[in-house]
Parts: sequence; C-alpha cells; structure tokens
Amino acid sequence: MELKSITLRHIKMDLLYPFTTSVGTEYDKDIILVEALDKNGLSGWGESVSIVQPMYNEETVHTNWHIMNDFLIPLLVNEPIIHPDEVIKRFEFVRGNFNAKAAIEGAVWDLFAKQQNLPLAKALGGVKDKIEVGVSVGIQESESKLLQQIEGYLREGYKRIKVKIKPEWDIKILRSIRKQFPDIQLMADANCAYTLDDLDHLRHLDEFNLTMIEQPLAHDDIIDHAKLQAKLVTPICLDESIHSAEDARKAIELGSCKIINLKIGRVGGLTESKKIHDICEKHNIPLWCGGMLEAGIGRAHNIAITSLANFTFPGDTAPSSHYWKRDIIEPEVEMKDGYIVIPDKPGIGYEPNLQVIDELTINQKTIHF
Ligand SMILES: O=C(O)CCC(=O)C1=CC=C[C@@H](O)[C@@H]1C(=O)O
Ligand SMILES: [Mg+2]
Repeated sequence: MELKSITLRHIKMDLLYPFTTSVGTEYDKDIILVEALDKNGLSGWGESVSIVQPMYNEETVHTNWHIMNDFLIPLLVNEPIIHPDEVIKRFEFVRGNFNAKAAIEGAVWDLFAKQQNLPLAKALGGVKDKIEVGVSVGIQESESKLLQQIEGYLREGYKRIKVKIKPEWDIKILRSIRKQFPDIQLMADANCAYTLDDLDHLRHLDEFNLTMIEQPLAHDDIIDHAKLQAKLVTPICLDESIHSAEDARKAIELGSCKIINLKIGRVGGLTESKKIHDICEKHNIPLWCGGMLEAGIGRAHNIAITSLANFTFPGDTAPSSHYWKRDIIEPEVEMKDGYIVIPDKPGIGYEPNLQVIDELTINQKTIHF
C-alpha cells in the first residue's frame, strides 16, 4: 500500500450541549483529522480523540500535531506499508502518544479496507450487521434535569444509560434514578473520582443492580481495583487503566475488572484493539466501545470495531445528532430503535464532507511521500 501523502487537519466543532464529567466540562472540540492518500487517489481517514487540555490523558491536539509531524509520519515515509498491522510496530520507537498513533493507524486501516473493497468492520473480523447503542449522560445541574434527560433518551430508544458520578453526586442520584427507572440497563462512570478509602461508601453501589461501575479508582491503577472488585458485587469496568493487550492481561489475571471499555485512541489503534478483543474473549471478559465525543470519522471507526463478537454491551456510540448540529460525514450516523446499522460500503462506510471540514479547519498540513 504505497502512500502518496498524509494530510493533517485541525478542526474546531461546537458541541450541541456541554459535557460534564468528574474531571471537567467540554463545550466544543478541537479535533485532529488524518487523511492518508494513495497513488490511485483513494483516501483513508482517521480522527484523534485528544482534546485541548490534558485532562483525560497526557495528550492534547497540540502534542498530537507535534508528534504526528515530527516523529510518527516520518516513520511511514521510507517503506511502503503492506498491512495496517505494521503501523503500530513502526511507531514502537515513540513512547505513549496513543491517540496520535491511533488516528494515523486508523486512516491507514480505512485506506486498506477501501483498497480491498471491504467494509472496515469486515476487514477487522466483525460479525454483526447492527450494534446496540448506549448513551453517556454528563453530570447535570440538578437531579430533576438528569431524570428528564434519561426519560428523553429512553424514548429515543437507547439500550443503555451511563451516568457520570463523583463524591456528593452518586448514591442519592442513583437511588432517584432507580426509583423512577427500576428496570433499565444502567451503569455509572466515576472517571477515577474515588480511592480505596471510599470502600464502605462504594459498597452502596450494590443496591442499584448496575451493569457495571466504570473506573472508580485512579487512572493508572489495577491493584486497588482488584481489592475493590473483591468487595463489590457490581462488576468493575476499566477505561483509563487499560492502554494495551498486556494491561488487559494483567488486569484480568489480578481480577481488577470483569468488563473493559475499549477506546481505540486510548490503546493506540485498531490492531491493538483487536488484540485486546481476542484476549478478553479468551477470558470471558466482555467489552464495549467507549466514546470520546468523536466527530463522524472517529464515530465510524468505533462502529466498525463494535461489530466484533466480544463487544457484548451497548457502547457510547450515540448518533451524530446527539453531539453535533452538523457532523463532518455523509450520511451522518443514525440510530433506529436503539441500533446503528453497520455500513456495508468499503472502508469506514461514511464519506467525509469536505465542504464542512474545510469550513471548520483552522490549520492543515500535507506531508508528501
Ligand atoms: O462519547 C461519548 O458519548 C462518551 C463520552 C464519555 O463518557 C467520556 C468522554 C471523555 C472522557 C471521559 O470523561 C468519558 C469516559 O470516561 O468515557
Ligand atoms: Mg470512562
């Protein structure tokens, strides 16, 4: 697969609604898009999930721009890529920077699938033709606003509700939700807001029949999560702690979690995502696809990876209209009765809307091979 060029675009998009978690609030998103062009004029697209502040991980759109330009893309220039699985190996010299790596690797995977005339989902080994969709509800200004939001999302057909919790916005809130919605598929994401000192408090989570509690403890921990899981009935799901198949193996061996939230960007791309999928399938650890408020390109990649067999919980893969007034792809991602149909067109299955992307672009650069 001979690349002719890679183009980076820094775009800025306004979110329809602010999104608040235990670590902060996002009102808009700066996004780095990656376009890999081959000699026949075919393009593959990827999207970095980094934001402008290093509050979810250590990367930002600005570190992405630097690492992609100065280190990652030069590692692809000299030798043609035979298969996308090679890309993460070429990047081994660069430590971390998984969001940046995943965005470039994703563009190469999309281009590869298009060259093979295959939907990306099929190229990854996907087996589903549609996926169940969940929604992540940010922390709201009041309990009544949160209950209203949940009511609305259930009417829209979402298969699972994920609420954000933190100290002082947790047990009471979950009790109110369960009082109004006793039977819905409900989970909570703490985004690292607790410590083992909160063990007695966290045991109250077992009152609510949650499908899981996501990342209650530190972002880089699997030891304390194992101690906590031994005391909780509610399954722990790890998000921030898992950056590779090796991390997943260790967390599974220690009993740190019973479920993993897979995010393509957090683990450095689709090749590593497939490895994590396979190791979790082998150990009966179900997966679901987390979200990072992606635009349509990143959302398309999330939909494709969710087509693999061991993604058995609804993911944070809400349709375009949940996030954006206007998305950067055509058609936009749509949901029907709580499902998204996996596109059967080549590659990611959605076309980048170049007119919208150009309007949103604040900086771009093409590296010629
Ligand atoms: O993209 C979505 O709809 C889910 C967004 C979401 O829940 C998150 C986005 C970004 C960082 C995190 O705070 C949080 C998560 O942990 O999944
Ligand atoms: Mg999370």
